[in-house]
Amino acid sequence: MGAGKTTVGKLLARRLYRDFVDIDEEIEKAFGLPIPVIFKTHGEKAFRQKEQELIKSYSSQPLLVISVGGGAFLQEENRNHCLSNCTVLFFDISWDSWKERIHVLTETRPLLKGKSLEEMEQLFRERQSIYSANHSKFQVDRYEAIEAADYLAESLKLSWDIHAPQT
Ligand SMILES: Nc1ncnc2c1ncn2[C@@H]1O[C@H](COP(=O)(O)OP(=O)(O)O)[C@@H](O)[C@H]1O
Ligand SMILES: O=C(O)C1=C[C@@H](OP(=O)(O)O)[C@@H](O)[C@H](O)C1
Ligand SMILES: [Mg+2]
Repeated sequence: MGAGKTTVGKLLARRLYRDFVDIDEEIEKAFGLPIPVIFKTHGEKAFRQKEQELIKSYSSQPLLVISVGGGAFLQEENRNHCLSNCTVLFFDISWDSWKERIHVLTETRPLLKGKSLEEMEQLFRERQSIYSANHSKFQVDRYEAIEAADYLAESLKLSWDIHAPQT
């Protein structure tokens, strides 16, 4: 949550000439409501159901860059869909860097609302093991968003060249 998936994902898609899909944005469109209101009026369960439905649908479509919310991988089914159909990049951010971003996240991330710093750190740390389900880890701390997109685009292109099927 707040590691930069939406911001960098959008820039990365442009560099790769692909369409970008933000699952949170699609959930908001489906409900016609912003995420904090969805959590409040429909509940997290309804949010997670829609999230799963949309991930299942988009992860099986080729040539997209998709950003999934930070809680999506808590559901095994989402992990499996993404890992078997997509290249999964984990945006790894340190607690120290993440702490600096909290003030821009609390209004729009209902799971942070009303939590103390200690509770946020606990949530941050207990989620780390879930994110080991990935194809590639990207340490975001050192990069501005534009640099991150440049770096990822180059890395992906390079790996495609290396792994390109022989014709
Ligand atoms: N590489 C970066 N360096 C500094 N700030 C960033 C970077 N990437 C994103 N941000 C900022 O961090 C906040 C969360 O970014 P966002 O893309 O919404 O993250 P996510 O989709 O992972 O929750 C936004 O305010 C965004 O402008
Ligand atoms: O981590 C989470 O449980 C969530 C992360 C958010 O997405 P970002 O990771 O894009 O902030 C959004 O899906 C929702 O607020 C729940
Ligand atoms: Mg996002």
